[in-house]
Amino acid sequence: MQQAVNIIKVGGNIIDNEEKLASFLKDFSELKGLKVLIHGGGKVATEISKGLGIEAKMVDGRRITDNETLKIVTMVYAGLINKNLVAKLQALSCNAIGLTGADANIIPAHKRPVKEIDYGFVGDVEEGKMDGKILSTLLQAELTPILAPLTHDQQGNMLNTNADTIASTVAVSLSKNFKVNLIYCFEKDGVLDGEDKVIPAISKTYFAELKEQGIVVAGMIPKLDNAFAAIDKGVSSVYIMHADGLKDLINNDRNSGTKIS
Ligand SMILES: Nc1ncnc2c1ncn2[C@@H]1O[C@H](COP(=O)(O)OP(=O)(O)O)[C@@H](O)[C@H]1O
Ligand SMILES: CC(=O)N[C@@H](CCC(=O)OP(=O)(O)O)C(=O)O
Repeated sequence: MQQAVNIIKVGGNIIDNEEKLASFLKDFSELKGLKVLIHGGGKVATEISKGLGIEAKMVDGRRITDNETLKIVTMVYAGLINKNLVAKLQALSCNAIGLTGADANIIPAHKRPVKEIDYGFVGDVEEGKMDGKILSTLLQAELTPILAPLTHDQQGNMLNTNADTIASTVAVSLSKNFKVNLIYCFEKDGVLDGEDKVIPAISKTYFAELKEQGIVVAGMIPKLDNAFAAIDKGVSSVYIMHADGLKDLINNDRNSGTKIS
């Protein structure tokens, strides 16, 4: 039987809230078995940019990343957030190691080509090029990788890369050798319907309807695109749920969020 790995993504609204983050990290640290944490931090980057007099520009959920913004996101994601998560997890006896997608070339990527929009230093992952060997080695050494949403362009530049996409890419690459569960944790109870009720399971057809009706919007669209891509490419299960539901899902197989079907 294949060994299981839980790939958990945590979004910026949890990271930005001290109490919610502490509770999430406690639950994450207590999860048994192999695990990887991918973090976002878009909200923190936006606040810090604002403090420095740079207004964040988002198009289709992606940050336009000019020279100055690249410096900020590199400092915030690879430095401030990643290293604080590592320190907090170490305090909880979880042997965390913090990395970006550029370290050991874990996540091959390229700069997003300029079409109608120039996103600047934004990375798109190279489809099917991530082999997962480095992460497998770290996992076998009983380390817990903590990945920041950054990649590189093979020419000396860091690239800002959507954290949901990184989570899906990591999950797909590890699914060749492990049974992978991918769990997107955020501040809402799951994917919500028109009456703000959690949708327990969502299909591609239902997703298309909700998008058309304007019920699934903004950041939830790329999140669901990434979730369906993971299922299509061999990931065993994908959930989108409140960070508080993580422990119950993994320990008791109880889903309080949305399962991708
Ligand atoms: N139908 C929906 N159900 C739940 N959240 C939704 C829905 N449509 C849009 N959203 C928005 O999507 C956001 C989650 O996507 P994103 O901003 O990428 O979050 P994160 O990266 O923090 O997980 C939620 O904060 C919510 O505002
Ligand atoms: C290119 C791009 O948009 N990158 C994202 C990376 C952070 C992220 O994805 O954070 P959340 O998961 O908290 O949204 C950004 O800078 O906002």
